[in-house]
Amino acid sequence: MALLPPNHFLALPRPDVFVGPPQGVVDTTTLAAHDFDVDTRTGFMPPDPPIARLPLPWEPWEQLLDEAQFRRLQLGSKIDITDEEKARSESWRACVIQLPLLPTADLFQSELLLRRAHHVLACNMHFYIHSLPPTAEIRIPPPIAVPLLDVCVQLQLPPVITYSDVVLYNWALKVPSAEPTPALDNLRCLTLFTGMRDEEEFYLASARIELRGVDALEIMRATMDELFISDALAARRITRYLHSLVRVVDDLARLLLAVRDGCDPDVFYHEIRPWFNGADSSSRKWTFDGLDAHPELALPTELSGPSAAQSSLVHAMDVFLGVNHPADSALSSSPTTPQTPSGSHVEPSTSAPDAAHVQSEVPFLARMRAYMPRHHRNFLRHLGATPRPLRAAVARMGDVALTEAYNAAVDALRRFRDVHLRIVALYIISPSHRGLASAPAAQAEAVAKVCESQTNSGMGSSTSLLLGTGGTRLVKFLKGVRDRTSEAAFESGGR
Ligand code: HEM
Repeated sequence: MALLPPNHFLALPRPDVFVGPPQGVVDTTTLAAHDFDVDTRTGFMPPDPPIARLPLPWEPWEQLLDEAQFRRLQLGSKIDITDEEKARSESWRACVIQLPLLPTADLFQSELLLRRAHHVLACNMHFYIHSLPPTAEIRIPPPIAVPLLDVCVQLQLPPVITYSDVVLYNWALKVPSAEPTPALDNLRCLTLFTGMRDEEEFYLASARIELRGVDALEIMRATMDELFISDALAARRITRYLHSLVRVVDDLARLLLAVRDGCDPDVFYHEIRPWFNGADSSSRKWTFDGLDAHPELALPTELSGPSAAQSSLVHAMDVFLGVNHPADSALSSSPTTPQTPSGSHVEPSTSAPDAAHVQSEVPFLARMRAYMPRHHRNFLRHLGATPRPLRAAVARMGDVALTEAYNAAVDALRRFRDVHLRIVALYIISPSHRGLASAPAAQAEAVAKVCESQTNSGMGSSTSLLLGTGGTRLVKFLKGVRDRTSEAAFESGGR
């Protein structure tokens, strides 16, 4: 690759994440950072396939991840785990412990390397934790804990797998293509915990939604341009855009339902989902070892597993349409402390309270923003701060066709959430009931106890807490979000 001349704007040093770029200088942490890292062709997905391997100095991390996948590490909680499988994961974990502490400073120059480092370290950490015997203490060894926390400070992300790790930055093209936008059927994943097609299809369902959602982002941009003018012609154009949005959102719902074609609900629930679990899905505390020697690193408190609730696309549609989610804390779970922008937030010492056991005051959907790439988080903030919000403009203009188009768009988002509820019932509620029905009474009782004592979240993982109550709390939360979506619509005659 030809080197950029030193005065090229992309050759500028990566700005300090806490200070941002100097005044008058564009943020060049990524190609699209000046535009909140939202690409006109791929939306919240990066325009080019993410880096698939870190350079040589960090090869030991990559090798660990290769080995974990190659050895087919099994969940420590697997009921019929064999001695051979236990030995295999034990020897892999011994390799992790023996790994030298690799320096991270040279990663800081590149946002793309940092992203890959977060992906590799967080996946290794989840392999480590979830391959442990179910009663073992969870101590994350320094060779993973220290660099992961270092990288998280730079990225302002929590040290846990996020939606961006498994969806946004976990893809490659199946077949090389010169097309500017990856075709929805030309994607494969880089990292899988189980190596199963079901897992790959689960991530790709979200990736396809992100890519199809690009049209929704374009509609939002065009609408906001028209809102600036807000005359009769603008009202007609916005009406047309909102009808297009209905078609896009209905496509998103179809893509969501299509997850059933490649991902079996029972396989998902019992074999895939447990790998994602965050600290708040467990009664065992996660301890990050090696921090004593690194007082600059703070103990993390945001440790929920990945969730598509971290998809900026759905948040963006809510913000754009003016859907209000004021009291969605029904599902709010563990970690706790009010958010710093980094989300990777910290208590000063090891005597900090066990974060995973403190109830959060921060509403769930708001909390999920801390797990998004920070440029996307800023995009949502920017979108929400528009001086010309759509809903208020529709109310003010009093144009019947526009109001109907707005209501139709809100209704499409409500339908998307209805479909999502069906998917959650199929992939979480039903398998959890089937699992309980076949489990011995003692086991069922234990699960019910765990369920009562904690909440958690995750790409479908939020509900182990909810098993004991038949998923009512999860369903209540999701229905609440859906109902608040409907509430954005105007009653006939306007409101
Ligand atoms: C098999 C597929 C899926 C399952 C089992 C599932 C499960 C869940 C669960 C359990 C929650 C509750 C919060 C949490 O614990 O994370 C949730 C929330 C959410 N999920 Fe999914 N999900 C799936 C696919 C998707 C996809 C593909 C999207 C969109 C890209 C999506 C978007 C959301 C959103 C936006 C929320 C927050 C609630 C809302 O805004 O309606 N989910 N999901």
